[in-house]
Parts: sequence; C-alpha cells; structure tokens
Amino acid sequence: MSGKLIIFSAPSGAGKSTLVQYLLSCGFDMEFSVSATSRAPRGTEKHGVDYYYLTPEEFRQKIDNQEFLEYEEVYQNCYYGTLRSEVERITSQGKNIVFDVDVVGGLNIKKEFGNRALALFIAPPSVAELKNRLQNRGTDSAEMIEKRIGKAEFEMTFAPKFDLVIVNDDLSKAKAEAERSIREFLKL
Ligand SMILES: Nc1ncnc2c1ncn2[C@@H]1O[C@H](COP(=O)(O)OP(=O)(O)OP(=O)(O)O)[C@@H](O)[C@H]1O
Ligand SMILES: Nc1nc2c(ncn2[C@@H]2O[C@H](COP(=O)(O)O)[C@@H](O)[C@H]2O)c(=O)[nH]1
Repeated sequence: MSGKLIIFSAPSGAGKSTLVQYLLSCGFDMEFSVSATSRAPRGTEKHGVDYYYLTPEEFRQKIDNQEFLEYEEVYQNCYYGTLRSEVERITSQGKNIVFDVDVVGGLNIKKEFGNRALALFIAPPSVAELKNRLQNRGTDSAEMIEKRIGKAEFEMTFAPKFDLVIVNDDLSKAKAEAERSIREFLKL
C-alpha cells in the first residue's frame, strides 16, 4: 500500500500554508507532512503538529544519519527538512501526503517520486503584494521579510519546473483550482 504525494511550494508569503490548511479541511484522504526545523516555535505553534522543533545540532546529526528525504538551510543556521520516517509513516498506511515546503525542497521530492507526486507552485500576483502579505501577517521582523523577499525573486524562476502553477491572487479562485487539480490527480 502506498499513497500519493502532493507538494505545495512557493516563495514565503505566497499563501501555500493557507491553501494547504484549506485542502486539509476538504475531506481528502491525505495527511500533512510535519517537517523538522531548527527555528523556534512562533505563537501557538506546537511540536509534532506544526513542525518537529530541533536544535541546529540535533538537525545536523540527523543530516549525518541520512534521515532526511530533503533538507535546506533556508536562512542562515535555520534548517528545514522532510524526515524520511514522516513520509514512510503516512504513505505506508496507504494515505496520501501533502507537503508545504520551499521551492528547492519541493523539486527534490518531485525528482525522487516522479509521477507518484504532484508538484504545485503557488505564485504571488507580484513581489510587492508578497511583501504586503508578509507585513500584514505580522510574524516576521523587517530584516526577515527582506531576506524572504530576496529569496522569492530567485525562487520565481523555478516555476516552469513544476507540474502546475497556481497564481494566488483571488484566494477563492486559487482554492478552487488547487482542489480541482488534486481531485484530478487522485482520480476522485
Ligand atoms: N489570496 C490572498 N490574498 C490576500 N492575502 C492572502 C492570500 N492568500 C494568503 N494570504 C495571506 O498572506 C499571508 C501569507 O500566507 P501564508 O502564511 O499562507 O504563506 P506561505 O506561503 O505559507 O508563507 P511561509 O512560507 O512563510 O510559511 C497570510 O497572512 C495569509 O492570510
Ligand atoms: N525544503 C524545505 N522547506 C521547508 C520545509 N518545511 C517548511 N519549509 C519552508 O521554509 C520556509 C519558512 O517557513 P516558516 O514556517 O518559517 O514560515 C517556507 O518557505 C516553508 O515552506 C521542509 O521540510 N523542507
């Protein structure tokens, strides 16, 4: 028994978490892949629900033990990665798995799983709007927002490598498009 993989990647602030949370409420037979990170929990985030929170040393130890399917040092000394054990835990039960990962991580998962994975790129309507969204979200310092925006311009160049690009301008249209593409991929 093995489930399928659905990957959401986007520059930070484009709205992938918003779309993933919506899709998880739609009744699809799929579970969220909880990533590991060495960043500190924000607000009400919980260990094992939003992320597995590790120290940078613990994270590097797992890299050395080859426990990651993919990982990135997304910002300096701030790692994010997908544990092989998480993917195995979910897909071995025949359940589909949904990922919310950065652009390079998403392409690495797609490369490993080929047609068993659907890779969706969520694009913002513009970089200016991306900055607005990060500022309005209120979770990051001005310095961190600048880092995220700097990375976004590079990440946008990877959009053509994905199976589908969804422009998240009107949120309800983006939700409908994501839902439709997943139904088609899962043949529902
Ligand atoms: N279509 C939209 N129009 C306006 N605001 C939006 C839209 N989609 C999402 N947002 C808002 O933009 C902000 C960023 O969205 P979200 O946190 O989902 O982005 P993300 O891509 O998951 O970012 P990160 O990678 O940093 O976790 C949130 O405050 C969210 O409510
Ligand atoms: N390559 C990976 N990137 C990941 C993973 N989990 C999350 N992320 C990405 O990191 C940034 C920042 O996230 P935040 O929670 O600090 O806002 C964002 O783009 C995430 O998608 C992962 O397992 N691998």
